[in-house]
Amino acid sequence: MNDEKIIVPLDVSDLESAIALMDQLPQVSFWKVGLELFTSTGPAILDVLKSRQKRIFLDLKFHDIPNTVAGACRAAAGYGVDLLTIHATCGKDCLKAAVEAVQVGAEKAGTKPPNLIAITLLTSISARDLAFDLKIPLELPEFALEMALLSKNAGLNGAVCSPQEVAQLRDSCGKDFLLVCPGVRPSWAEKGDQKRSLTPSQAFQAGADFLVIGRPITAAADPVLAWDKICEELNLG
Ligand SMILES: O=c1ccn([C@@H]2O[C@H](COP(=O)(O)O)[C@@H](O)[C@H]2O)c(=O)[nH]1
Repeated sequence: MNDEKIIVPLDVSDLESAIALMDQLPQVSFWKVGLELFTSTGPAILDVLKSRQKRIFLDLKFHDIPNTVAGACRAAAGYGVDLLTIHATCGKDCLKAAVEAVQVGAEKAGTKPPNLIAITLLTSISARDLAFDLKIPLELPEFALEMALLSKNAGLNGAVCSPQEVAQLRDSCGKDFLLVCPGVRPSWAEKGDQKRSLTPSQAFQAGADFLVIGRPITAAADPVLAWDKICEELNLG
C-alpha cells in the first residue's frame, strides 16, 4: 500500500484556493474535484491537475434520466480523468447507458475511459435517515449491497461506499470491483456530517481500494502535519 491510495478532495470555491491547497500539499498525488469546484471553475481545474501530473477523481455524482446521464458521461469521459461517479439509484437502464457512454466519449476524445463508479448510499445518511426520511424498507447494509450489485451487473467498475459496508461489498462483489470510501475519520478528527465512518486503517483492513479524506486534512490547522499523521498511522511513512 502507498499514499496514492488516499484521495484528497479539493472542496474549495475557486481555482485560486484549489491551487493554494495543491501547493500546500505537493505530496498528494490523487485529488478529487467535486460539485462545488467544478461548478465554479469548469474543466480549467482539470487542466491544472493534469499539468502537475496528478490523478483525478471527478466526483460529479450524475443522477438523471438515462439519456441525460449518458450525455454527461460522454462529455466527462473526454476529460481523461481516472474516476467518475454516478448514483446507483438512477437505475439499471441509466447505469448501462452510462457504461456505454464513457466508452464512446473517451474514444471520441482519444483518451482512456475513466473507471465509472456508483454511489451506493451517501455516507452522510444514517440507518435512521434511510428508514424514516427516505422510507427505504431495507436494512442499510442490505440496501448498500443491492446498489453495489446493481452497478456491478450493469458493467460499472466499482462503487463508493462507507467504510462500514466495505467488507461486505468486497466479499460479494469480488476483488476486481473498485471500492472507494469517503466518510473516513482518524480517531482525532471531527466527524462533521459523516454518519458512517471508520478510521483509515480500519477502512483499508476492511477491503477499501481508495480512501477519500477531506476535512481532517484540509481543515486542519496544519494540513501537512495532518497528512503526515495519517500516513504514519497507516505505516506509509
Ligand atoms: O457518499 C459520499 C460520496 C462522496 N463524498 C465526498 O467525499 C468527500 C468527503 O470529505 P470529508 O471532508 O472527508 O467529509 C466530500 O468531497 C464528499 O462530497 C462523501 O463524503 N460521501
